[in-house]
Amino acid sequence: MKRTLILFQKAVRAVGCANGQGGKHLGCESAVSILRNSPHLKNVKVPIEWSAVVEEVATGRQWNALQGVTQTNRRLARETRKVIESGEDLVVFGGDHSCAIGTWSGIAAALRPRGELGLIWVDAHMDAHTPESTPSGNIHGMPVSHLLGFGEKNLIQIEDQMPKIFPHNFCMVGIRSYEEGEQELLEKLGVRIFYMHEVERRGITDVMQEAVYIATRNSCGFGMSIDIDGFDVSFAPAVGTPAEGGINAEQFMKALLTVDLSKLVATEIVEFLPRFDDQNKTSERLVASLVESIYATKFFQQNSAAHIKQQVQISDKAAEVIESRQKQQQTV
Ligand SMILES: NC(=[NH2+])NCCC[C@H](N)C(=O)O
Repeated sequence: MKRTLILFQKAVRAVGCANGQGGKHLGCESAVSILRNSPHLKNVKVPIEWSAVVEEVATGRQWNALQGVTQTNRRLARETRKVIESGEDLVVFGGDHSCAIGTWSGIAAALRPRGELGLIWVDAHMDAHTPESTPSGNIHGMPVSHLLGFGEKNLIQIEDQMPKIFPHNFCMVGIRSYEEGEQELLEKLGVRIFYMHEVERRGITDVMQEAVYIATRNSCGFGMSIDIDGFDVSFAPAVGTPAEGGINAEQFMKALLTVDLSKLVATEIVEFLPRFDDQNKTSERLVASLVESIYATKFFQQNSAAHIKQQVQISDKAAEVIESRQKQQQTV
């Protein structure tokens, strides 16, 4: 009972980004308002406090979206930076995946004085095209390259001039749909990619444990950018670019129970396209379950660690008493 009460004391800050111009289909821009009113999200066992919603600046589609995407991401970065600088837990709800540029630029800038940022990218796609290699011109297929420092100048210099992510702190999980140009860039940089066939072979638990190791071994904190199309379409039908044979979402959430989330600074959940959801609201429910399982796990781990510490302190005191008694006996 006590434990559950403690779980409820801590809130996660939510920042929304109502963007959709970077996507293949319009519609992700309405995810934030759906989620803000979602009974499923309201019912999660970890309190969520919305701190800001960034509205998108729309200047056109495909490459014409660039100016708007840049402004939207600048605004978003300011918001995510503030939350991380105040030391709070952050969840960002997109939007199409181009919002990752703003989310992680703000977070990387906030952490910079303490160290590097690690990132686990859960997705069906690599999203690592540059303006030169993109087949579609859709900016949601380009955030990774920009976070690594390659691409459009204005998109790689948000908040500061540094690359936001270094390849040694970065890995991708669930990948099964990509084009040559992006794969070439990532492989040249030595990014660890857990393709879907590796997830199937080893199991998601094993893979997530290695992923967290990569994202934490040289960083002061890590994040997860979760594109819900990384999961199998049976768990997330409401996406604009589905790819068959994805991660089992239930197994993913179970896997989280076995990894150390103490260095998790933020989670981003993107590409939810509400008008494609089914009658059961399967995708909306998934978003809520993800937030709940990630932060219930993190807070539970934190509380257990604090509890163990307390017990150790108590037994330290007990040890002192024993020691002083022994001394008394020696002097007698
Ligand atoms: N965030 C996403 N859903 N990205 C899908 C990208 C699909 C394709 N690789 C493209 O660049 O157009």
